Order: sequence, then C-alpha cells, then structure tokens
Amino acid sequence: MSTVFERAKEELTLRPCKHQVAGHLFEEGKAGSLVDDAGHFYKPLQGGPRGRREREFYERIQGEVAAEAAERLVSCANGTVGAAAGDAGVSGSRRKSWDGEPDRRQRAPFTARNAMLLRAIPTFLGVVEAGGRQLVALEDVARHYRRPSICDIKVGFRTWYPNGDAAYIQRCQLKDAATTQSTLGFKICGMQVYRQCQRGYWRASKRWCKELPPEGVNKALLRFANNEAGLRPADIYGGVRGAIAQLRDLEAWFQEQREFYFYSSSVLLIYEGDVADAADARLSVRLVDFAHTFASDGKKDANFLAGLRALIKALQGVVRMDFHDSLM
Ligand SMILES: Nc1ncnc2c1ncn2[C@@H]1O[C@H](COP(=O)(O)OP(=O)(O)OP(=O)(O)O)[C@@H](O)[C@H]1O
Ligand SMILES: O=P(O)(O)O[C@@H]1[C@H](O)[C@H](O)[C@@H](OP(=O)(O)O)[C@H](OP(=O)(O)O)[C@H]1O
Repeated sequence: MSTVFERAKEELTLRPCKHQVAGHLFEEGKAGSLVDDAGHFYKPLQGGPRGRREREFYERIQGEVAAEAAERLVSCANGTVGAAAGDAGVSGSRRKSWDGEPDRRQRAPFTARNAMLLRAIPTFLGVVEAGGRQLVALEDVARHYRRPSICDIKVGFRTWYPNGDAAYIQRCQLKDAATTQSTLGFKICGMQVYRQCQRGYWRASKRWCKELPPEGVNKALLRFANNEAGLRPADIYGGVRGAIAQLRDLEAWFQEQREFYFYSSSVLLIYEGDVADAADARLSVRLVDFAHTFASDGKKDANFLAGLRALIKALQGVVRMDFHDSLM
C-alpha cells in the first residue's frame, strides 16, 4: 500500500458510488460500494471464502509486482540487469507459483507475462476498515469520465466450479440456465447509458438484466452504444481502440495464461457518455470481481476464454446491425 494512501485513509470521507451498475448494491439493508474524492473505489469484502479469495487475489498480484521490483533493484545494484531468464532479476523462474508448486518452466517475469492482466484489473491500494466493515480499496475505473456509460458483463458459460459446495453449484447452475450465461457464454448484469438528449442515464434494473432473453442481448448492446448524441455501435465496439480490439487483447492473454481461473468475473465496458465523436469516447475494457478466482493447475481457463470469444462475436454482429434497431 502506498504511503500516500496510508496517510489519506486516516481521513476517509466515503460516499455511495453513484456509478455502480451491478453486484451488491445499497438496497434492502445491504452494503454497496463507496468512493472518495481522490478517485478510489471501496468494495465491501464479502464474508467467508469470497472476500478472502478476492483479497488474496489482489494481494498476490501486489506481492508479485513488489517482489519483482525489489529483485530488479538488487540486480541493478549487482550489475546483473538484463541477465538471461532464470538468473537473478527474473522473479517468475525462482519463486513458487500461487498454488505453492515449484515453478519449473523458464518464464518471463510476472509483470511481463501478465502485462495485459495488470492493465485490465483496477489498481489495488489495500484493505481498509470503515464503519466496522473491511473494504478493498481500488482505483475507481470510472474516475476519468464525466458521464460514464458502463456495462457489466459476466463472462463464461458457467459460473460454478467443481470444488464449490453442492448447494452453491446448484444455485449457480439454476441461475446460469435461467439467464444467457449458459447459452451465450456471457450475461449482462447491469448497465447505465448516458443519454445526452435527456441529460440523464437510462439504467437497467437487476430484474431487466435477469430476464433479458438471448434474442434481446443484441438490442441491449446496441442500446448501450447509443448516447443519442451521435455515437454509433461502430464507435464504441469497432476501431483500433474499441471494445472488440481491447477484448481481443484480453483474449490473447487468456489464450496464453495458465495461472488463473476466473469464475463469475466481469468485464466492464466504460465510455464517455456526453460526447459526439468516437475519438472522445475513450472506451475502456476492465476486468473486475475476483471472489471466485483460483490458481490454475497449469491449464487454460477454457470457460472464460470461450465466453470472451462469444462476447467478441456478439459485438462483431452488433456492429453490423441496423443502428435503428437500438431504438426499442
Ligand atoms: N474498481 C472499480 N471502479 C469503479 N467501479 C467498479 C469497480 N469495481 C466494480 N465496480 C462497479 O461495481 C459493480 C460490481 O462490482 P463487483 O462485481 O466487483 O461487485 P460484487 O458485489 O462482488 O458483484 P457480484 O454480486 O456480481 O459478485 C460493477 O458492475 C461496477 O459498476
Ligand atoms: O445477479 P443476481 O441475481 O443479483 O445474483 C447475484 C450474482 O449472481 C452474484 O454474482 C452473486 O455473487 P457471487 O458471484 O459471489 O456468487 C450473488 O450471490 P449472493 O446472493 O450469494 O451474494 C447473487 O445474488
């Protein structure tokens, strides 16, 4: 945790996050996420293994990055910078992997082989306590947007994993079957779209998302890309910095990586809602929610990868659709 953050947290002034579109919200007496003026997002740690896993995931990433930086410093001091993989300065080859197994393969350093992951996840600042709850402090990924349009899409054909308990597996299977999760490989869990004409947001309710049939998903994705001020699906999803291109970068990482399984994680699509030109939309793809993230046993995360590919394909179809279909 940075020293600056240590100092700042002593005087935390937190307020509910207005732009949280899915997940555990402030409703029915439950605790939702908070933000501060410094651009930080605070997510209450869930009880039991979920909160523990999310915290461990972020702490593991933080630990790997810090260890690598420390090794680099030592290498600098010893004059061994740039030594071949496997020598001092390359953390991945000498340390143990997440699940405790010795890492035998010669590998690129953690930050090099997981550069895409590090760009996609919010920066982790630590765990703080406020109002008697533990909160994971993260970068607020919507902080640079005046009117953020945000879509939360849970990726994967299934949200359950074999080592979950039987009741949890059954609950997930029922949810996956009742939504587009198991048929399309992804589910829209929430979205808000800034509509310039109305100077306000259209928000999908939890229920709207849950009841969205497979044949309604394309229209929902069209709607997400329509700010009623000139932006078109091709501006949001297409182009060199659009959602499809960024999801393809993530796909390339998932194609290679053998370190993590991500169940029930979401990609967030975020863009600036009150602009008329594609160049100003600044579409960003981020990866969130690691309450069901596990160390991989050296295999690909085929479930997330397949869901990601299905999402990319769906977005490619949406770019080709008649834009006027979004006016539903
Ligand atoms: N770092 C972040 N910055 C800004 N907003 C975020 C961030 N992380 C999450 N959000 C917002 O909070 C929502 C829920 O996030 P997340 O899925 O991590 O929470 P959750 O309560 O664990 O969800 P679930 O009930 O699906 O497990 C997202 O849809 C997004 O709107
Ligand atoms: O979209 P919905 O219908 O609101 O369903 C929630 C959603 O599936 C979350 O992903 C899940 O948390 P996990 O991913 O951590 O399982 C949560 O479980 P919960 O109710 O047990 O907290 C559900 O309520």
